[in-house]
Amino acid sequence: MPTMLTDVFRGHPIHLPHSHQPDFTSLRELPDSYTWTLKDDLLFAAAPSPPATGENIPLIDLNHPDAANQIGCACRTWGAFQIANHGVPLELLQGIEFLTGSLFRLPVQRKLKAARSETGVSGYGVARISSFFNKQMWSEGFTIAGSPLNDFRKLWPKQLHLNYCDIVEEYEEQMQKLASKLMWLALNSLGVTEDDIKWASVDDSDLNWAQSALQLNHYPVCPQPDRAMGLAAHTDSTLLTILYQNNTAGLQVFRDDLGWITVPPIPGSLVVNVGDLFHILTNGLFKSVLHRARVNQTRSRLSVAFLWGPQSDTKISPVPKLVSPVGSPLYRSVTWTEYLRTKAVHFNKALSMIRNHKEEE
Ligand SMILES: C=C1C[C@]23C[C@H]1CC[C@H]2[C@@]12CCC[C@@](C)(C(=O)O1)[C@H]2[C@@H]3C(=O)O
Ligand SMILES: O=C(O)CCC(=O)C(=O)O
Ligand SMILES: [Fe+2]
Repeated sequence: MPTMLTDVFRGHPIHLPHSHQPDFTSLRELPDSYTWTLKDDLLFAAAPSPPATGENIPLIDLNHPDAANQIGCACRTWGAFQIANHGVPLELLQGIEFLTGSLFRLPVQRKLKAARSETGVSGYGVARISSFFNKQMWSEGFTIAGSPLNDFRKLWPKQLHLNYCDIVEEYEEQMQKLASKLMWLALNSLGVTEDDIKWASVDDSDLNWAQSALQLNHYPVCPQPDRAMGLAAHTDSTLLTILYQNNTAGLQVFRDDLGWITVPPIPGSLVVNVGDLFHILTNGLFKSVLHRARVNQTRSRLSVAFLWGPQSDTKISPVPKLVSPVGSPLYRSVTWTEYLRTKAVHFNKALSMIRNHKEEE
C-alpha cells in the first residue's frame, strides 16, 4: 500500500514544544521564550539589510510570451518569484483569506479541539520545524492534508464547516493546475519535456501523480517584532510551493549575496517558491529558496502555503539530461515520504544528507 502524505509521520512522532499558546493580544513585552538572539538561529541577523540595491524577486506575468524563460531564470537565481495573471479567481483568494482569518479568530480552546497530534500532519499547532529551536515562534498554524472535514467539523459546528470545506477543495483544485503548469514552464525552459519525466504528465485533467498539503499561517501583532521570529528560516520539502499572503509584509527570502529580502505583497498576485524536491530533480540548477516570516507591531498577517509534490511512492532523482555527460548526479533518488522523514530528523541538513559523495577528486 502506498503511503499517503497524511501518514508520513506515523511511527515518527515529532515532539513539539507545548502549545500553551500565550494570549498573544494581551502581551506588552515579549516573554523570554519568544525572544530570539543570534545563538537561537545563526541566520537570525545574517547580513542585516545590505546597501539597498532595490533588488527583489521578479513579478512574472503568466500571459507574457516569454514567461517560461523568466520563470526558469527566477528559479536559477532566486528560487522564488511572484506571478500575475495566474488565472485563480480573486474571489477564491479572498475566500481562503476569509476562512483563514475566521479560523484563527476562534477561541484557543476551540482551536485546540482540532490540535495536530504528534504523529499526524493535519490540524492546529505550532510549525513542525519548531522542534529544532529553543525559542518559540510568534505564530500559529493549521495544516490540511487530505479532507479537512473532520477537523473543520470540530471547529465550526452547524453548517458553516461545509462551506469552508468547499472553499478548500476549490482552492486546492485551482492550485494543483497552476502548480503543474508552473513546473512544466520551468522545466521547458531547461529543455526538459514530458519524455524526460516518467512519473508526471502535462495533461492537467490528470493530476493524480501529484499531491499537496495546505498550511494556513497566522502571525499576530507583536509588541517587539525585531526580537521575535514568525517562522524561522527553512526551505520547503516540496517541488513547488505557491504562497498567498495578505496585504501585510513579512515573508523574506535569502540570497547569499544580498541577505534577507522582504517580498512585498502585491494584491492579487501569488508567490512561488522552489522546494527541495525541485532542486533535486534539476540536479541543483533550480535553488530551493531559504525563507522565513517576520512579524509586525501594528498589523497581523495571514498566509496560505500550497505545498505541492509528487505521490508518496514516486522516486525523484536528477533528470539525466541535466547531469553533465562527464559528471554524476548530485543527489540520489528519494521519495517525498523519505525526504520528509529525513527532514523531520535533520531539518536544514536534509538536502546535504541525500547528496552523493564525490567519488574522486
Ligand atoms: C507536506 C509537508 C511539508 C511540511 C511538512 C508537511 C506538512 C507541513 C509542511 C510545513 C509547512 C510550514 C513550513 C514547514 C517547513 C513545516 O514545518 O511544515 C513545511 C514542511 C516542509 O516543507 O518540510
Ligand atoms: O508566511 C509566510 O510568508 C511563509 C510561510 C511558509 O514559508 C510556509 O508555510 O512554509
Ligand atoms: Fe515555507
